[in-house]
Amino acid sequence: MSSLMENLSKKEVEEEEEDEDDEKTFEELGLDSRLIRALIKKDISKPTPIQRVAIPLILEGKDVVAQAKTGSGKTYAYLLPLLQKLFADSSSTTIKKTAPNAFILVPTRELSQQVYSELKSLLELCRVQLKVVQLTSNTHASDLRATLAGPPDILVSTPACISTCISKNVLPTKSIQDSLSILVLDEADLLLSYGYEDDLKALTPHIPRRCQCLLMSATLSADVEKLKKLVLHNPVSLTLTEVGDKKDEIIPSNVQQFRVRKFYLVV
Ligand SMILES: Nc1ncnc2c1ncn2[C@@H]1O[C@H](COP(=O)(O)OP(=O)(O)OP(=O)(O)O)[C@@H](O)[C@H]1O
Repeated sequence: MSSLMENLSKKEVEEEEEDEDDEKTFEELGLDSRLIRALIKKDISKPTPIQRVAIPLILEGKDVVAQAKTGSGKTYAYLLPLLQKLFADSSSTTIKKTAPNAFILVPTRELSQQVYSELKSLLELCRVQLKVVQLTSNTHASDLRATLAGPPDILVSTPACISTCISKNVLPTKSIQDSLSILVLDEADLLLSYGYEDDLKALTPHIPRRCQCLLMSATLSADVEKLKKLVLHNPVSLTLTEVGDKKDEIIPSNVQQFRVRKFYLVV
């Protein structure tokens, strides 16, 4: 055995270790068995590279910035651990909450609908009752109070709808401070260019310090950096870049790189 190891160069050993990491299953990432069964029903059996890295970090409670191209599976990378945390909270907490525990902020009504449908479908497959509400610019101002009564566990919304709720005191800031435990900014690269900066600034002073913040983006831009500074606390930043991409050349020399199959992961 030792001679075999001696014959392998350090690089080969590292690649073998990395290949083992590539084979990690959802179970090995620490995912709840109800979520794993739900994924199987959706024909999903193996995590994508961004999911392999982001899910354990989010379950650990870290603030995470994840940048990976469109279609790489970023939605499940945050939805699965978010649901797992809320499953645990809903079975352990006895304190009556006064506002949603999680906000998922997205730039468009279409994305809001997609995320909402995905959440409803996962919850149905898991047979867990968490209340999910979607707010869009179509939600009439007079309906906001009724929609948020309860209150829901998860709110999917554009930043504009949240800031309207704050200004109309439908979402009292004290309630946000008491209840909010996870905040997600999805498609973060579009949030500022779609004109939501003031809406986000209306929310950020009320995000409690203990709230875990996750930022998902297809690209890294000056806007994403700005949002990162505005909302996150000392986050872990993950960047998935395909080997051979020109982007490899701009990876700063002071960041650690891990090869994940045909991707570089920069932490
Ligand atoms: N582990 C997986 N195995 C197979 N398919 C997956 C897996 N995770 C997600 N998918 C599917 O891959 C597709 C793209 O995923 P998703 O929409 O999350 O990508 P994304 O990175 O969020 O893209 P965007 O930047 O557009 O938001 C979806 O249809 C999703 O159901």
